[in-house]
Amino acid sequence: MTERVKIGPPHSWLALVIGNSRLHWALVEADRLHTWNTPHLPSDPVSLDPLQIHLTLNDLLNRIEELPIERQSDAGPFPHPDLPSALRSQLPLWIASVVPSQTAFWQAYPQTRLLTLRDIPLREMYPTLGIDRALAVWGIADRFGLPALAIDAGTALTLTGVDPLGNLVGGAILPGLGLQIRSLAHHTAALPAIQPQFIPDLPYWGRTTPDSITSGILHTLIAGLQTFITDWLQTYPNSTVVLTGGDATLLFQYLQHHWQHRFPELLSQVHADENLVFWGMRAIVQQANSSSAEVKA
Ligand SMILES: Nc1ncnc2c1ncn2[C@@H]1O[C@H](COP(=O)(O)OP(=O)(O)OP(=O)(O)O)[C@@H](O)[C@H]1O
Ligand SMILES: CC(C)(CO)[C@@H](O)C(=O)NCCC(=O)O
Ligand SMILES: [K+]
Repeated sequence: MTERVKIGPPHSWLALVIGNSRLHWALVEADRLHTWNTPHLPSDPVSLDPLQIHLTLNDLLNRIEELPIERQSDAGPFPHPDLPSALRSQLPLWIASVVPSQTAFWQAYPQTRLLTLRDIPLREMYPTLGIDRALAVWGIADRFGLPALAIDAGTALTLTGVDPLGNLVGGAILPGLGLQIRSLAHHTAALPAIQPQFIPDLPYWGRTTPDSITSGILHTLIAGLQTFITDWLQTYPNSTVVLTGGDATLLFQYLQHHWQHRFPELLSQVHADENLVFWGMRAIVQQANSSSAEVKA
């Protein structure tokens, strides 16, 4: 077997965000991110106690090579074939997980570090706050400063707000776009699981079943986001607001279309960035690396 070329300068590392639908990966090299997604690991082997099954690094790598990889459109020429070589080159793997059953497996890799709420320098967090929410809002803090409102349109749609002093103000959790669609399809006889798509001037009053579902879910989401963002900006007028997560691009398209004439000022304060959680992780990992370098010096 030929040895693959090692990738990345010495300060590269891997980020793994374990969400409720899938795994989000990034190879972090200074200011560059290469991102991709993979499905969750199958549940049975993962639920075994890793101490009992003593997973070696090679087992881990073989498993990764078997996983189907779904590339993000902007992922560049990498990184699917390079993930195993990245791990073989002993890159640190930093994990943030909101799915405990998917976490243990990766901790068998000796270079794994698991981020917890204690690593996030926000104040007034409550103990069950999702680490993905804390990291997303910290990603805004790092890139744009505070105050900040993160809107993560993933499996769940979350809003998470932090004040100018770094105190968590609070937020909201609701079923995400895909979950809303699937719950209608699963719990009714007649409703199909629609593919959400951008429909310019989406009518309120649908005249087909798919149009009615699209209207109901999207118009309600858009109106809800307007209410939440407006309320946030009344208290924190200078806040940056950033949409992230699997449905961020589609939702942002709808917000732009619906708000560009009606609420241009509101719209001007809202951004979209698929990598918010990774930016938050990068800020924390850089901080951790520089303080461990200080300790060594
Ligand atoms: N290729 C894809 N596979 C799965 N979901 C996708 C895909 N492309 C877009 N989505 C959308 O992304 C949403 C899931 O978002 P994301 O992938 O951020 O979830 P997650 O990682 O499980 O998030 P969470 O942090 O909420 O657990 C779904 O509602 C779906 O509509
Ligand atoms: C809300 C989700 C599922 C979003 O991924 C995650 O952040 C989570 O499990 N949060 C825990 C509950 C909370 O944040 O209050
Ligand atoms: K649950």
